[in-house]
Amino acid sequence: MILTVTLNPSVDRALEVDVLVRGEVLRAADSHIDPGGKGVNVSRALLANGVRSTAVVPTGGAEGEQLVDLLNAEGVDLLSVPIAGRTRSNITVAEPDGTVTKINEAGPVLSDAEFAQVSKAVLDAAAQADWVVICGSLPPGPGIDAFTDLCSRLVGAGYRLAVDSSGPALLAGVAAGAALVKPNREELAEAVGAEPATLGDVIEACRRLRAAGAGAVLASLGADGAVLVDADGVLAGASPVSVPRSTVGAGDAMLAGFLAAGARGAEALTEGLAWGAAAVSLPGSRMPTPADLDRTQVRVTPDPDPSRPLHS
Ligand SMILES: Nc1ncnc2c1ncn2[C@@H]1O[C@H](COP(=O)(O)OP(=O)(O)O)[C@@H](O)[C@H]1O
Ligand SMILES: O=P(O)(O)OC[C@H]1O[C@](O)(COP(=O)(O)O)[C@@H](O)[C@@H]1O
Repeated sequence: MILTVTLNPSVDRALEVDVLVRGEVLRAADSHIDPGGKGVNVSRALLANGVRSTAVVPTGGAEGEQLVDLLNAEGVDLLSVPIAGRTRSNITVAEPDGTVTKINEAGPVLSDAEFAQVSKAVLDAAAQADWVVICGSLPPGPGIDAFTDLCSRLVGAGYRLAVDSSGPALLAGVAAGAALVKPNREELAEAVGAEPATLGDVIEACRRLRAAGAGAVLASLGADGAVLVDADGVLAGASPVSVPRSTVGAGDAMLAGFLAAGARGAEALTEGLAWGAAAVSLPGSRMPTPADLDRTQVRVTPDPDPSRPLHS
């Protein structure tokens, strides 16, 4: 079982428009409502592919009830911790050329007592989990010290921890010794203070995160694919998508595929890239099912050319 933790989940509303024009009344050609938040998406993707998972989510207010209803309707196994605040709604505007504009709310404040309840739910359930996967932004309220403490307790208890977050939360996961971190290109750049221009820059940045404590670094690079740096060495790969529809949740699907396939080596990276590419071809933050996956398009190579420039 893979335990996902989304400290700041959401109800995601995606609107498809021909062109996004500021200051105009736009008519949406299509719209979708999906349960949202990065760990929630990892659980949805795992479920859609027959991998057991439980999602821990703090929920509150009408949107919190809606989120629980949406997740129950999909059949996601939930550990919902009630909070006083209102679960956020995040908006995505998708254009036909694949351009995605997102507006994410800050989310409800999580009090110290509520964060302690979420932490307890995570630590209690972790004993049954192959991985504990903490994903997404931190809500207002718990400081970075509380988050660091949760990561350290999980690692200290011997659980395999994966962290997919940004800024201080990503660095906290690294410093706590997470077995895996999954930054995207921007998160990696922020973590090392340098914008990568080539595959070699990405590999170097991943090595720095490993030196700072992370066991493995899976850097997702949008259309440029992904790089895996772990104790076994370096792998890079990509999977072309002819008609990108929505990149929302692509990183979450990628991480889910990688974990589902054992989180190690070319096979896991191939699976992650296949799930990520499939998510990009689907509307909103819809997660791929086995029928959506095409592993034949994925190319993974060991020791890639470090001078290769990044495009996306
Ligand atoms: N335009 C694209 N074309 C092909 N694959 C993509 C594209 N955008 C994303 N992906 C796939 O989804 C994965 C995650 O995307 P990325 O944007 O890096 O992550 P995040 O969603 O976390 O920001 C990538 O590693 C890649 O496999
Ligand atoms: O916690 P954050 O960083 O605000 O992100 C939350 C958003 O991320 C998502 O999980 C999508 O993730 P990505 O598009 O970054 O892969 C949405 O479902 C959600 O609205």
